[in-house]
Amino acid sequence: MSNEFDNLTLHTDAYEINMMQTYFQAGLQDRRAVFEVYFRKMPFENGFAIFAGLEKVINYIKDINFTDDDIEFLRSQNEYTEEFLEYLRNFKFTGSIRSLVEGELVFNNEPMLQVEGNVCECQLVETAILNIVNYQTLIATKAARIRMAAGDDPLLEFGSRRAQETAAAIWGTRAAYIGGFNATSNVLAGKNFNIPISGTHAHSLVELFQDDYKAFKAYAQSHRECVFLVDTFDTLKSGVPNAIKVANEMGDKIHFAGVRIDSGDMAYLSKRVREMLDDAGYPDAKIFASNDLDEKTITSLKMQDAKIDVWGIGTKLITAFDQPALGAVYKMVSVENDNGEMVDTIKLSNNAEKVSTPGKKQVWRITERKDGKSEGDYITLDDENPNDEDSLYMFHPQYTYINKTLTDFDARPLLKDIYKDGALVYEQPELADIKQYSEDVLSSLWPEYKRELNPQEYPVDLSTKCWNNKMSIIKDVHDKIKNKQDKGEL
Ligand SMILES: Nc1ncnc2c1ncn2[C@@H]1O[C@H](COP(=O)(O)OP(=O)(O)OP(=O)(O)O)[C@@H](O)[C@H]1O
Ligand SMILES: O=P(O)(O)OC[C@H]1O[C@H](OP(=O)(O)OP(=O)(O)O)[C@H](O)[C@@H]1O
Ligand SMILES: O=C(O)c1cccnc1
Repeated sequence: MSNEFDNLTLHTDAYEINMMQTYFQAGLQDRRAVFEVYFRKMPFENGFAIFAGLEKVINYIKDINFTDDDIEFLRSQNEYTEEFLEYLRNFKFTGSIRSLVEGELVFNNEPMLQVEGNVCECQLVETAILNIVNYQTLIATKAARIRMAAGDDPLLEFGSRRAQETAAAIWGTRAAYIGGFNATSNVLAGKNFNIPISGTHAHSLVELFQDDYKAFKAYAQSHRECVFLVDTFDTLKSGVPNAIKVANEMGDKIHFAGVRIDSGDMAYLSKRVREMLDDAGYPDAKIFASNDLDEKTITSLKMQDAKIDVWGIGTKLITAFDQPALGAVYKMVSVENDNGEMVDTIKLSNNAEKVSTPGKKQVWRITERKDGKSEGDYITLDDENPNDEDSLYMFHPQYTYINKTLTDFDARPLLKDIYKDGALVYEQPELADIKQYSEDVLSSLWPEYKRELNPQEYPVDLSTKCWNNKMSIIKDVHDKIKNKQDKGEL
């Protein structure tokens, strides 16, 4: 894709550039820092989320570059000094990024992406990274929920007309594919990402011919693969009989793949349509359904024994209708001090949920060797390796009396090197492999975490060292404030 907004360097909040200027003026622009991305609440109250967005993040980072136009625009704000603008002119991303791979399972309160570099570059990329990862992870997760409701039925992504603008349609489609969809109606997404494309026809075809028989016949004369939209003048009395009539007349000249129902009571209609197709000798013709569907309506329709084979899903998927934003945040966890040492940092809040976990970390997926199922995620400081331990003590970071000790386990590090010192060191897998990976990791999750309603909370624990580090930093901060208060400085 190429358009005037291709380069996303200025796709950042002004406050990031404002802070960069402050760091620059204070001579701190080369200070090292580590930031981590995580969300606090599971989207859709789901038991898991599916990470997506890395491909676009990689492209974005690669292209970071302030053009002459960009510099001119910033200059026109009368906010930035000439020295700082000159610094931006030569600016490149020189830092390191570690990230989950796309399709990976991710849970609340664990780092999904980590940026290490000088404070300026770390600060600049916050907005775009959150924008990309929040949206794509949300849609991949919504798609996975719909996939679970649909079982093995084909799922078609129909959302482009309702997506929040074009980039969301295209990248949302890719995320939906990772999360379990089989094809898309969006031709550009098909071309860009090699996603199978699929399409039936709209009511306008019937309106043009003013007659469903004539419309279906004309379509059949111009296409081999035929799915007729049968909720026309009357689904059971006109649409389906005319679809069958055309299929009979065309015989082997077409592949009568099925019919699509786009309104009415889909349970009742699909059962009657199934009988009509079977009676006419088309047991293999599929029934497609579309119209504001999502995981809830699919589950309900399945409970009603609806005879729907293929689901077309648009609005509620691509807009993440029931939760339109994922709240991943980007927090500094470590920074270089005046002595050139890295010190862990914390964001404190009166709201316990908002207190960050200090230190550069790694996330490990812990599986029991006997069944290969995930026992939980274990967050360590970067210099720890749970595989060096004979037994692993896992405890709930808030309710520490909830704990278990594992002896026969495997620990898999989830944050992979993507950029190292400005160089891309990660080769993105093919999209089909990402999709397959997502399906595989999901099958290693106990069903208790996968149910749509009130899933069990998946354990995301801190190592003892990481937990102690957090507690001692919280204590230090409190002690410092108390000291100042005692001295009357506050
Ligand atoms: N048997 C059913 N059980 C549960 N939900 C259903 C059933 N049949 C249809 N639905 C869903 O109910 C909602 C309303 O369907 P309806 O056909 O009345 O839609 P509509 O929006 O009024 O129609 P149109 O799109 O033609 O304006 C849709 O989301 C549809 O998918
Ligand atoms: O319902 P969604 O999940 O978003 O799926 C996409 C919808 O787009 C088309 O409808 P169209 O734009 O023609 O509108 P209409 O069906 O509401 O008339 C199609 O017939 C689906 O109903
Ligand atoms: O191909 C279809 O049937 C389709 C595509 C987009 C939106 N609604 C339906």
